[in-house]
Amino acid sequence: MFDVIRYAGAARSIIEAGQFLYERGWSPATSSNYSARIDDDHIAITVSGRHKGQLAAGDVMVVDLQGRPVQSRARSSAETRLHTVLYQVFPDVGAVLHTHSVKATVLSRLCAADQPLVLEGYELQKAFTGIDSHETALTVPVFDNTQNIDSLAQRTAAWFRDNPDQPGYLIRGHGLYTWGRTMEDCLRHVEAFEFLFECELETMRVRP
Ligand SMILES: CSC[C@@H](O)[C@@H](O)C(=O)COP(=O)(O)O
Ligand SMILES: [Zn+2]
Repeated sequence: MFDVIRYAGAARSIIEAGQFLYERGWSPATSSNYSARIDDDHIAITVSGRHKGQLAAGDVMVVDLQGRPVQSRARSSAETRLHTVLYQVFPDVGAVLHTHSVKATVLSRLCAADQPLVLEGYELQKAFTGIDSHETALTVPVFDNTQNIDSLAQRTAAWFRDNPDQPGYLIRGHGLYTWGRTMEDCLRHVEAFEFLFECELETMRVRP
């Protein structure tokens, strides 16, 4: 079982994240899903199909790290396994956010097949936990979109087991996944990615 007080804190962080991300335009309509760790075996995660700018307590539920609902009859996010594999691969991860911004969506469609997006030379890269220089290259893999979430979850888990220092990934034509030790870290990572995606798109526009 899980601690109810810890669940309440996790749910509150998810609801507040939804308000911020919706207001920034990075989680339109019912897109996106968010989670926060409760303990070694449980996470709080958004219920599938809910409007992320208007989340309330009933829109967040608990699943175990196999993605099975715990004390809930609701259906968790269709992309639950994309969250749970990250908590399994990274025991120190406390929050995972998936967003659907215009910039992440467009940039992911412009990336060549089988080529990661490499972010290098930007001072703002230091907003990511553990990065202390603009000279450190960030490699953001771009996975092809699919409705087979289990297979995508396995592919992302394998990639990040081999590349544990990279802070996120794109799904082509779909959106961004990123994570952090805390929800605050994770929100900062979303914001940093959005800035860097805009820089990349602007660079392509002026220097095609
Ligand atoms: C509104 S379409 C987006 C969904 O297909 C999905 O990608 C998504 O991000 C939200 O799914 P959900 O099941 O609500 O977590
Ligand atoms: Zn999505």
